[in-house]
Amino acid sequence: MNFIEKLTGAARANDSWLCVGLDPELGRLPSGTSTFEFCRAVIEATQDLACAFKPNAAFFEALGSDGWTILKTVIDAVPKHIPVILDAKRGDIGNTAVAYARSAFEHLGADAVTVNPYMGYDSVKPFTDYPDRGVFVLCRTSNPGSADFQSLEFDGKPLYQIVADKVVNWNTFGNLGLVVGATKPDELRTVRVAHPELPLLIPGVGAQGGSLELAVKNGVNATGELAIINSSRQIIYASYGVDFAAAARQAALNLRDQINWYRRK
Ligand SMILES: O=C(O)c1cc(=O)[nH]c(=O)n1[C@@H]1O[C@H](COP(=O)(O)O)[C@@H](O)[C@H]1O
Repeated sequence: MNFIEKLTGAARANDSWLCVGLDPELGRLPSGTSTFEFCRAVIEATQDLACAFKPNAAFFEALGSDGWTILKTVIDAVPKHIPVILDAKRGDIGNTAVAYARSAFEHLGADAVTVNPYMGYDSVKPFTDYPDRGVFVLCRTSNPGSADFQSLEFDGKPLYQIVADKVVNWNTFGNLGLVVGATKPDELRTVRVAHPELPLLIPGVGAQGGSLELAVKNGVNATGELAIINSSRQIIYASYGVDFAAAARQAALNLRDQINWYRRK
């Protein structure tokens, strides 16, 4: 089973296009709860409500020498039928990219990874060479500074659209997707219209203020699918108390149902 089949299978089984982001910040965890316990509890509480989990490597690397081991145990705690998108935003010269891909897919066992296209095709290809894994290329990111480069125009076309077009050319195994922030709903619509077949990873709702309604309506394909709506802090920090897992479940349930409401409207 390849990544798209696994993603679609989980989304249909859970009737959900919600991706639960795992961004554990030490200072925000309930006292006495370890990073692994925190993530495992969130995974257990939301696994029937998510189409994917997205651990962001930064928060595990920041733990120091144990961080990578903890990241692997968190990935292992995700039920096997739900895909894990490792958010690592990789991008480097060929042999380094080969090592990054091996780390993400063979060591950590992630089903997909986020990559930065700035260094071009040879920096992305080592990831796409794993035909059963997914690769999400940054296209139009959610942060305020994304306009610095991504909206610069070349022959009348903004860079983010050129990236999206390139990704189609690079998509030999059909395992590529794009990252487009929910804070950029117009660009999201443009990308979806131009590329109806690609999965889109859409972060930026909740803490970053992107409109959920526009993220869903502008992000879904013709069948109301392939828009992976990520939310991290809104779910995992719904409560700072001992009830954090139950609160995360409630937040995920609300989001999942709202996403479905807009998908079907
Ligand atoms: O690649 C990403 O996932 C990503 C791309 C982007 O444009 N914006 C963005 O916020 N992200 C990630 O998505 C998550 C968003 O977290 P929340 O804002 O807490 O929902 C973080 O892990 C970000 O690193």
